[in-house]
Amino acid sequence: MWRRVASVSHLFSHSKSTKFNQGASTFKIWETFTSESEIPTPSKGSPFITFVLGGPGSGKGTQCAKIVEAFGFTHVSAGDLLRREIASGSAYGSVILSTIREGKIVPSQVTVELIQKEMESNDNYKFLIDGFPRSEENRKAFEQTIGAEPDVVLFFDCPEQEMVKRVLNRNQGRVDDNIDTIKKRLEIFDELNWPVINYYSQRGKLHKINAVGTVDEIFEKVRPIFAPLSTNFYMK
Ligand SMILES: Nc1ncnc2c1ncn2[C@@H]1O[C@H](COP(=O)(O)OP(=O)(O)O)[C@@H](O)[C@H]1O
Ligand SMILES: Nc1ccn([C@@H]2O[C@H](COP(=O)(O)OP(=O)(O)O)[C@@H](O)[C@H]2O)c(=O)n1
Ligand SMILES: [Mg+2]
Repeated sequence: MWRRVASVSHLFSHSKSTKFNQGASTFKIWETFTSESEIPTPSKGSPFITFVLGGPGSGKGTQCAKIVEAFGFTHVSAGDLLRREIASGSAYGSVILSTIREGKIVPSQVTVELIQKEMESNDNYKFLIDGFPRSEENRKAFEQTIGAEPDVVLFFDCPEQEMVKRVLNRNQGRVDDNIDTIKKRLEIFDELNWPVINYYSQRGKLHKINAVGTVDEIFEKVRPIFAPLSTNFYMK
């Protein structure tokens, strides 16, 4: 059985629910979402959370490494946490492994608990949560358990053909980097991730980035999103 996780809302002294409600009033229609979202002013004492979305192979992990280097975020990759859980021989390991092999989504309680532990054990307050939320269920579980909303949501938009090519060339020995699993992952992405993307678009938090080009070209589209952080006293 998956066990319930305790709330860590005490960690986050400034609840973001008020801001979230205000955000809903700045509704934007689906077709118009772009990179127009404004970065919120960070306040001392609350974490600055960025969700990083995109299909398999869209370049999330690669761009996260660049953001870490340039802006001092802590990179929390949901997939890496799940793979670490498998490697640790945890009781959930075999279930996580078969879920990943089938390209399906691991129950949210498990993933959120791993993310929560990682955030709690880190002194930094700027987090990139990579590969999460992958479904509305993931999103709601984070909101309820962590009691926080993302400040920024990045979405790396990449054609399927390019994603498949990149994943098949990734060469990291992953059990899900094969054509059969990729097809399933792309189907699941289409079915479950779009509602999440739409949700954040409507709240004016989504930054959609064309993920075709060189790594550096794409990072030059990402950089301006975080540039205001460099000039903010608390984020240094
Ligand atoms: N802009 C890019 N152009 C070509 N290959 C890329 C680019 N960005 C990342 N890659 C490569 O594609 C593969 C998938 O990238 P990765 O960052 O792991 O994506 P994701 O985390 O979204 O699955 C990796 O082998 C990576 O080196
Ligand atoms: N929020 C998440 C993230 C990953 N996963 C699982 O972990 C796999 C690998 O995720 P990942 O983020 O490392 O994959 P990439 O998009 O980086 O290729 C996914 O296909 C899911 O099976 C999940 O269940 N829930
Ligand atoms: Mg990745």
